[in-house]
Amino acid sequence: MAVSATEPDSDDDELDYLAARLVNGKLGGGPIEAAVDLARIEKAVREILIAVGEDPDRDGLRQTPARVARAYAELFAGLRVDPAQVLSTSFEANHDELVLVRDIDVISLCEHHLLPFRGVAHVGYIPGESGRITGLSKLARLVEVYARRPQVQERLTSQIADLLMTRLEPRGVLVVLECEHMCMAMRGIQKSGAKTITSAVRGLLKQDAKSRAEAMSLIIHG
Ligand SMILES: Nc1nc2c(ncn2[C@@H]2O[C@H](COP(=O)(O)OP(=O)(O)OP(=O)(O)O)[C@@H](O)[C@H]2O)c(=O)[nH]1
Ligand SMILES: [Zn+2]
Repeated sequence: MAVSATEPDSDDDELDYLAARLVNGKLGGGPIEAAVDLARIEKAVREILIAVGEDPDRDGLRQTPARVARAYAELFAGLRVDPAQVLSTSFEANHDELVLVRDIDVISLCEHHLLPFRGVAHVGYIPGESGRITGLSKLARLVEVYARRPQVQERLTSQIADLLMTRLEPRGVLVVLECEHMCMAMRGIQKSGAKTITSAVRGLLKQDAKSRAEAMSLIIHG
């Protein structure tokens, strides 16, 4: 199955379209890591509804298994995308100081409960010797591809940092995520408002405390 960005006219086309849109609006080609079996999700959701004591055939629920299947396909569309594709374009700019995109909206699903965690990502890097940079939107797209997978916040944070290191070969990378986890708010301990902060620091920004402190202060104070 090829990733295509033409308008969808079947479920399969729609999934490919979503995957392509994650990378960029006009991409074609690229590896698919996992296909989504909509019928199987539908069956499972129907079973869940029965298991919790609901009637899956009542009016309001009849379409729910199919809706949930489509929603999951969208929420996990990142599994169908090779994140490296996001960084396939880069350009020369002879800029050798920090580039930081702050407050990138991030919503993912925790892999333990499949409940959302939501917050912001701050992604910064210091370009490498070649001075190559990438488009600012690509940093947000990278967050999006990794977020649309079953995740833990720590892995989401380090995956973004590691891919930037390998693809852009920058001097250093700093990724900070601040998120609230619905599995801590809606159930279990039921503490809403608690924020989890994770960071992944690589290269110069890890070795040099002064550079790291400068980047952190830009994240904290703007
Ligand atoms: N480190 C980390 N933990 C997470 C993340 N998302 C959810 N969790 C935690 O995963 C843990 C799973 O713990 P378990 O004891 O296996 O599951 P549980 O009985 O549902 O846990 P409680 O939430 O404490 O009721 C919980 O402590 C969650 O808060 C995440 O992104 N990172
Ligand atoms: Zn959870």
